[in-house]
Amino acid sequence: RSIRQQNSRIPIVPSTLPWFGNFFEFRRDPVHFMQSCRQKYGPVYKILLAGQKIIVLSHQKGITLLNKDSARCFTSTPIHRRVLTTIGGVNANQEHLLDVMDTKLYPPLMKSLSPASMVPMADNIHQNLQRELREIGHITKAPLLLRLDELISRPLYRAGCLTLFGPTFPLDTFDDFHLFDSKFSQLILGLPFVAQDATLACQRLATSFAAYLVPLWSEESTEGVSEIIAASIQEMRGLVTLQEAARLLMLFVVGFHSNTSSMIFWLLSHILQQDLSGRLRQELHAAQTTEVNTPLMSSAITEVLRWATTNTTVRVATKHTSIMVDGEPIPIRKGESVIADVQSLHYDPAIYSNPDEFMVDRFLESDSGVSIPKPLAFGGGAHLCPGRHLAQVEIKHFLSTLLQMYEIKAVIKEGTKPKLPMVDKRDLVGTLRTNEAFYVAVWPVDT
Ligand code: HEM
Repeated sequence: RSIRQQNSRIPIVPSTLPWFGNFFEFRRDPVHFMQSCRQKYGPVYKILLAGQKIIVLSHQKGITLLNKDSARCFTSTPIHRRVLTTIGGVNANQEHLLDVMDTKLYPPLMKSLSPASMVPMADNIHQNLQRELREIGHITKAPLLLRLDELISRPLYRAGCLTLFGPTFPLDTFDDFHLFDSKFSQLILGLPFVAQDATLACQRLATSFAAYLVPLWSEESTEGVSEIIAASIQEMRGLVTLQEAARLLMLFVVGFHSNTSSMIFWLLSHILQQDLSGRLRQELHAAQTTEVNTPLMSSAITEVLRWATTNTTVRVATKHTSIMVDGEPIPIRKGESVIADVQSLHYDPAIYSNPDEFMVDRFLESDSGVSIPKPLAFGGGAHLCPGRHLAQVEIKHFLSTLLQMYEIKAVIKEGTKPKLPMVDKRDLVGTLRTNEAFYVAVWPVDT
């Protein structure tokens, strides 16, 4: 039978609206929508989103095969092109820039962000985090009231950028970065009027990043700049203009900071809501180092990677192909898009009991030796996140440094229990987000 006939057997989620299709249900609450579709139609089905039929793949092995793509039948270029335009603000020379990213920047990044290179970097991050976190309260005895996102995002940005880009990096770019970062979903959906302030912030960021690059571009000095960034700049010189390099750098900072800070936000929210800081602090105290002997903290980090990951992997078939799902080839036609629905897997009760709950012990090694599948938070195959080790080092060091320096409690009305901030269900990008302010009281541990 022809691929067209076979392909037509994939169930299509019904919709009453021509062209828009399932767009509004999807946009209202993508997680719930995809979970209920998975229950009704199985691990592979099609949805119609604003004129485009998309295959949703919600099957662990199927997603691994899509990521692996051993026959090279899929591309993420159209998605990256969209990111370059809508988030990076790059409209010209896109094919060349994408080629530079794929062939010159990502492969060395993969190598240089290896677990071995994390040891010196972790030390550096730790010191920079300690300094930045010391700044937040000037260590007064009275508890300081802060929004949790403010407690995390600025110190993390400054410490991370200092570690990677060195002391000449314009740290005062944080506010623009934060604005730009908070409007990702609107930018990626191409809603420029809603996100005009973010577009302007993005332009200012590009100007600041270009100014930072000027001396490095002419090789005046790379002192204090991490090897990874110095090597990336060397790769780009001669291949792209300084302005283009500044835009690519900006996108790299998005990849580097955005998901990591949101993951820390949710991790701390759960810790505060469930009053877990005492247990984690005890473990840290006994271990005396963050790197080893902190299984509870590692389990908590893996659990937040399960709980807060949203779907980011989208591929387009470059030729007719198929993916095996439960022993059956699922035919995919050239030009069709496939979304890897890892989020529904992360919330599948058959894989993770009580999936809505954040269970800090979930990934602790059990006596029975039965291991639970690790979350698929970092993608896989050729596009496996090169920053996955660094992200986990940053999360661990942020949490341990904060807990060692400060007591922290959720600010709540007397007689009530801390509530988890409400997830903004419409936010699609990378990690769950919220619009709710979550206030915390922070004071130094010794007082
Ligand atoms: C918890 C934090 C993070 C999460 C959840 C995350 C998740 C992901 C995922 C799922 C992908 C694959 C997207 C796809 O399949 O198309 C990816 C790609 C990428 N990530 Fe991360 N990431 C994180 C942190 C980082 C950090 C710290 C860096 C930089 C040091 C980074 C840099 C990148 C880059 C450059 C890519 C593109 C790779 C490619 O397309 O070949 N990420 N990330």
